[in-house]
Amino acid sequence: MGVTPVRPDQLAGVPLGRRPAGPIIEIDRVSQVFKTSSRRDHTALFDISLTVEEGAFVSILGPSGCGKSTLLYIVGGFVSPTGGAAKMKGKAITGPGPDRGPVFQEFALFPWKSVLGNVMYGPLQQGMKPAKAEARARALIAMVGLTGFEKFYPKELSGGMKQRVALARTLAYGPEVLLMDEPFGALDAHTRTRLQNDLLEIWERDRKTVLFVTHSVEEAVFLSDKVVMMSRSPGRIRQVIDIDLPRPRRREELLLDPRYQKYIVEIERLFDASGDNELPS
Ligand SMILES: Nc1ncnc2c1ncn2[C@@H]1O[C@H](COP(=O)(O)OP(=O)(O)OP(=O)(O)O)[C@@H](O)[C@H]1O
Repeated sequence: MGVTPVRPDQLAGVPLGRRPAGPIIEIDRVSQVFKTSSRRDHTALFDISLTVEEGAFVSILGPSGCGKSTLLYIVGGFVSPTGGAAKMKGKAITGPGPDRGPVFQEFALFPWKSVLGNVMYGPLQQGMKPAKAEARARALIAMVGLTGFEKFYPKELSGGMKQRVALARTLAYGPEVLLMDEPFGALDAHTRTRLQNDLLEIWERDRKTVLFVTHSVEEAVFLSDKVVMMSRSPGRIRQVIDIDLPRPRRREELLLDPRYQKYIVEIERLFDASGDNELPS
């Protein structure tokens, strides 16, 4: 993904409110070798280089075990790569930070806190006054469509609602980049479609950079500006595909758009050739 740096003098004429694109995440020749108990060293990622532009929605797609989550964990600062480096705004990533918000299944909601308590947690941790944190949390809860559920506890919510709370909780920290690891993978098809629509609507409002891991070609094409297709054994980038479809995107319109269908067919072909049937090394 090539990025052209923007000089201040090039900004004249850029409409107000639109940020110029520039790299926000740079992954430079990253490799990850895991030591495992049952086998010898396992190369989960090999020589991965990728630049993500600020405000872009980028999906990482690939067969099971190709290292998608590992790559996201490296950008999140939860795993430090055994080779190469990852940078956020030009600075080496050395650990997690509030600038990168994870929406991972592993980071479950606090079961002992209500929806409001879960979403307020981040701002309170960051030292925000309770009244302000509550107002922020309520606004985010409304944004993810859960007004009226503020007092509910996670066990009283459906899977889709929990995902919405998880998204609001992460957004409450005010991250510049959202890291989403198959956030809709466990949901039924209908809920998944609804959440995809909602996520796009939220994203189209404030255009945070999103790195989104998925197994679904259709989901990746529908949401993304770019799809990073990986292959495995070891995990590499096979191809980066620009999704040149107009925004805002409406599913009903896209389903009738031959360009959308063409992206899906082409990427499915790539997927089939990316080693889903190979045994891991
Ligand atoms: N902590 C670890 N120790 C050892 N091996 C690991 C570790 N984490 C991941 N792996 C291995 O690295 C490879 C990539 O794993 P990863 O979870 O990143 O893949 P993935 O593409 O996200 O898979 P999936 O789509 O099934 O979630 C797998 O073979 C996995 O077994």
